[in-house]
Amino acid sequence: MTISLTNPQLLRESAYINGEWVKARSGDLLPVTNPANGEHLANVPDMGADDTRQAIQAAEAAWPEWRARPAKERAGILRRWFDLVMQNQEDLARLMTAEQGKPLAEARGEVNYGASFIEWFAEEAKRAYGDVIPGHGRDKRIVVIKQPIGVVAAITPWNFPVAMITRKVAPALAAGCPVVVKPAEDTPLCALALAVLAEEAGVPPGILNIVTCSKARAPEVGEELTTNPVVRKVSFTGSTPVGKLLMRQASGTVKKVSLELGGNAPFIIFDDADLDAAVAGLMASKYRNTGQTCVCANRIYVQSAVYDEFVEKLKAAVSKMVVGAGLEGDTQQGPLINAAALDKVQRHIEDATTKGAKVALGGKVHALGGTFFEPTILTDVTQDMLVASEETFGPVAPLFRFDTEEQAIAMANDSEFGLAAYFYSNDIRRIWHVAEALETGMIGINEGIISTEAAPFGGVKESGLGREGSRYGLDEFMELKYLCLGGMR
Ligand SMILES: NC(=O)C1=CN([C@@H]2O[C@H](COP(=O)(O)OP(=O)(O)OC[C@H]3O[C@@H](n4cnc5c(N)ncnc54)[C@H](OP(=O)(O)O)[C@@H]3O)[C@@H](O)[C@H]2O)C=CC1
Ligand SMILES: O=C(O)CCCC(=O)O
Repeated sequence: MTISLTNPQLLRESAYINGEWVKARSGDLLPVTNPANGEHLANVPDMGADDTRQAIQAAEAAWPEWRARPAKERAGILRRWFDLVMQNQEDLARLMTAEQGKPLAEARGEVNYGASFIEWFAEEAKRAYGDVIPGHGRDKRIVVIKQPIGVVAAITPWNFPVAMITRKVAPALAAGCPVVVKPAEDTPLCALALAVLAEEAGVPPGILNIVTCSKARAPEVGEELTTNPVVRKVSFTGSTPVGKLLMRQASGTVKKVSLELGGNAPFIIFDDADLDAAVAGLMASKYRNTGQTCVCANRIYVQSAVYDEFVEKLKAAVSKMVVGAGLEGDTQQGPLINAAALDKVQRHIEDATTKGAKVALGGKVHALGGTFFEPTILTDVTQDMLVASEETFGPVAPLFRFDTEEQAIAMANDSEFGLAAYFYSNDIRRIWHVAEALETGMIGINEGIISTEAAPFGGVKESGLGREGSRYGLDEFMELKYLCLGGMR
């Protein structure tokens, strides 16, 4: 591998099961490449259902000892893991940029963001409080305790190779659960590096397992994770079709399921908004990670009176963006993850322009070639175009026009998705009305970046189930148990 790390121990070409660095039983390997230049970075095991079963068994065997530990002890281990992640921030960021493509500054930011979940849940581990409820009879007492749910399966995407793992694993470990992680085919190296640091922090064998596999084997690994009766909880971030499939599979053994799925976020600019602030917020929301986040603005609704002025301001800002390989100093936008992602972006632009949209900026593969794409602005976009109904997951800002507040709300809610929404306004009546009317789990109001470990992240409608981060995130990995005490007189 040509990427240099201060701590070369972080680069692993083995999976991690029961505290051991192992190959796939089949011996098969999965090559990992750099999306910026196609360079081969490493080979990791291409595991299957039998390897996954072994990881689940290891987790089950390790569970009783882990759950019996006082929360403070688990918290101490998580805190050490957090410290180690931050000490290795630069190496983890370099590894992430190499396998995922995002600019190094964004990768550093993600390591920091990912680590914040470990720190947060190290603190929350000690606060899994129960309840005492007034009894329903003179001699009755009601007590509610929280207990770890059991073995957790975490299936994570490539767009946030560190944060999507820590956002699931940290609360699971804090709650007292063991985890089997299946990272995305494109980004297994960050997952393995996190396991190196977890091991060093004192996470016992079997409590964190990483099963790497190719896209071809993901269905069999996923099936084992969602049908094995030992697994009690499935936590998934990724596309809506795969989320639905996993939910169906998990229903056979009635597992608890958390899903963070597709977004298609509306971003509304009202005529009373501060347009410069709205441009800055949109730039952050739209072009972060080359437009490849589930909370990226996907449909931009601009009130007619300010439409033309907003287009000009946005063009001025977007035309200054620097596209390039993530490891190069001033890069603000890296490549798309793979050829399928590029194809989707091109398909959306072609569909929109065929139906009457205009390309105000960009619109083509970047001069660097490969999966580099020009930051793009489309104008005169309408609700019948694909960009209105599907998540583009790329650097394309489609600008729709609206006249009234009610029209904006109706257009924004005209989607089966409901993850994030954003709007810019300086009218307090409008702020409350629109915030309450939008059908999403999260709303940025005069703000383009909403992600933080302190807030509950999650969606409504087909964007998913459950919440990650915040104090609510711990409950996803716990069961409530009601104790009814009789004869208490
Ligand atoms: N909500 C979000 O955060 C995300 C949304 N997406 C959306 O999904 C689109 C496609 O992206 P993609 O990466 O293909 O998303 P997927 O949903 O296919 O991938 C997410 C994770 O699920 C795994 N997976 C895929 N199929 C199965 C299966 N049958 N059983 C178990 N696990 C499975 C993937 O493994 P593998 O990588 O090996 O295929 C990966 O680890 C994007 O364009 C975007 O619109 C994508 C990523 C994140
Ligand atoms: O895109 C995703 O998969 C969600 C992560 C984005 C974030 O936490 O901001």
